[in-house]
Amino acid sequence: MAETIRVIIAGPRGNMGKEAVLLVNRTPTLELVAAVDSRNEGKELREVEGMPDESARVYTDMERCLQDVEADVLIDLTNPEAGKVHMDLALDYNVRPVVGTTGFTEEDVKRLRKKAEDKELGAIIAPNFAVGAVLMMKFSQMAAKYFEDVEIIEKHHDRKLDAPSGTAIKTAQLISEVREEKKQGHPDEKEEWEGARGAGMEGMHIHSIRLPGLVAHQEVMFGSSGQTLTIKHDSINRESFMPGVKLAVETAMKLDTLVYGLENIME
Ligand SMILES: NC(=O)C1=CN([C@@H]2O[C@H](COP(=O)(O)OP(=O)(O)OC[C@H]3O[C@@H](n4cnc5c(N)ncnc54)[C@H](O)[C@@H]3O)[C@@H](O)[C@H]2O)C=CC1
Ligand SMILES: O=C(O)C1=N[C@H](C(=O)O)C[C@H](O)C1
Repeated sequence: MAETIRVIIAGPRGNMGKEAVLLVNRTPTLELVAAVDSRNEGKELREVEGMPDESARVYTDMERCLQDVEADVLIDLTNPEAGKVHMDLALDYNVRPVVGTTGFTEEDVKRLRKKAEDKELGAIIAPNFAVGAVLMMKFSQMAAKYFEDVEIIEKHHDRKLDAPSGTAIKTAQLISEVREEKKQGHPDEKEEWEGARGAGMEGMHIHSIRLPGLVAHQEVMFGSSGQTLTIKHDSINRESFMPGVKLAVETAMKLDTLVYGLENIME
């Protein structure tokens, strides 16, 4: 039988954290040893409203949690500020971080990869854990070899803090690996209203839509003479991310470096 992986979850009451708690709760090879929340210090998780029957203790201070608890993996699903601090602390305490929290810059990833490698610890930052979203990004990278004009349209619920989404940034990064920089649109194009053409990366455009009712959706739209190609993915609930979270937790145990993007660990 596979050995049990001891897990801490940061952000257990959030949209994603709640699903991650349920994932660990129903997976016999994973054990929840603590949760780090912005409140509920000292409670057992099961005493917190909406949480399943888990006796893991809740901490409001990540460092104290890491000092008190023997853990293998930290799953972080909080916000960019907290996520960065938590990831650093996890590596300090030899706990492997699996981070779904978005808002990490390329510099953050570089610095944290060096730290993980110095400590010979596995670490994963995955802007999107949904297998379909990873395929959408990979298919977009394939299409970008043949279409140099591309617009990325990402749509999320209106509680989202960061824009563009981590997925949109990762998509643009993957496309930029195969696409020459190109200014798109008319050479004399002018934004009459600031922001009308979205954010930019190497001439690509990224548009961020925020509306109640949405979960997480992205379209990558390519165009060339006489044709367009749209590659689209929709997450209609947060359960869609959980197989990817499980894969990342299991894989982090076997790595000794930081991997950025689930596509790098999917077979
Ligand atoms: N990689 C992926 O597949 C996905 C990533 N995300 C990302 O995950 C993050 C969380 O998303 P949601 O669950 O929708 O957000 P949310 O706002 O529903 O949940 C965040 C939770 O973190 C908690 N929190 C904030 N600061 C904290 C701290 N210092 N210590 C402990 N807990 C803290 C909040 O109390 C809240 O319960 C975001 O960065 C989002 O972009 C979201 C969905 C999928
Ligand atoms: O905040 C969200 O909800 C999501 N965030 C991630 C992102 O920024 O790409 C992943 C997914 O799109 C949901």
